[in-house]
Amino acid sequence: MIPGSELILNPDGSVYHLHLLPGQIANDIITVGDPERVAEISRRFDRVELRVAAREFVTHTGELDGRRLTVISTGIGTDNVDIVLNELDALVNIDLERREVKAELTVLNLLRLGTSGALQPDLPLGSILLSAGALSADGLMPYYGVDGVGDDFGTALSEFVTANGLRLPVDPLYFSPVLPDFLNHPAGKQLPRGVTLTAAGFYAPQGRSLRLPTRLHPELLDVLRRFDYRGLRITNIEMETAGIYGLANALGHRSASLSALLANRGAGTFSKNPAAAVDALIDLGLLLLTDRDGSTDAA
Ligand SMILES: O=P(O)(O)O[C@H]1O[C@H](CO)[C@@H](O)[C@H]1O
Ligand SMILES: O=c1cc[nH]c(=O)[nH]1
Repeated sequence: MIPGSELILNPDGSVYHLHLLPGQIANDIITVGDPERVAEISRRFDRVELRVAAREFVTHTGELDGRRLTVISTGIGTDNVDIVLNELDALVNIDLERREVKAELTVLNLLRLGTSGALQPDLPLGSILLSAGALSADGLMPYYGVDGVGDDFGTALSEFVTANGLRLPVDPLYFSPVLPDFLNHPAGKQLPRGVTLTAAGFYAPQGRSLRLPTRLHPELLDVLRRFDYRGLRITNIEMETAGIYGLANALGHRSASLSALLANRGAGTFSKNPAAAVDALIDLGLLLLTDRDGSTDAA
């Protein structure tokens, strides 16, 4: 039995932070950072059956083209992802009344639709990228005592950075997701793929400096840009994907992260029309989730 201090329920029986009850989420779940993006997505649903808002966690559940979907905001950062993934999992895989893990576990399909900064100059502003893997520079996953999948990538990166006379601020863990089947849709297969670096913050942790200097070496982003391990490059930086991939893997869920690239860190540019880029990202995400007949089996 999971004690009351670990599995915390509100007086109405809902999970502590998300304020959701079992049955209120679909098995296909879109996660976004920005709470306002939730309504931007659900207004495209044919109907919305549930709207719940608690802190940065806004959840809408509804239906599009006969498919039940949930969209939920994580807010910014993997500290919030920790809460969202654990409480979503509890909603389907823990009997909240008996406080026991269910004998039969449910696998969720998690699709992050986020924004990100490109590291590679050949990735145009406004384009969309699928994270084939995520490098954690944020600090969440070491608390879980689960290994990164394909840690070779992290080791090879550390060696490359050291060979270039620099150090990484944290030991990188690498997570490669089990992708939901709907990524086999032709629109998913043709997406550029790369490794996403998940940072602990937006400014210094991503090498940005306004009034305060960053302690990331000025050449580090360039070294990361040049790293290539078995054809995989580090393509972009954001703040949630490694937490989602790491926890989804550990909990047995499937996950994919799509990013609209709003900044180009090499060129020092930012999208002139971020709203259009996010719109295109939402269009693609909803196509993948609903046009399952367009998917094929070959991964
Ligand atoms: O667009 P979202 O999903 O919020 O994602 C990105 O944008 C935020 C920073 O502006 C971070 O959360 C980052 O990961
Ligand atoms: O550069 C960027 C752009 C969006 N989100 C980030 O975290 N970084």
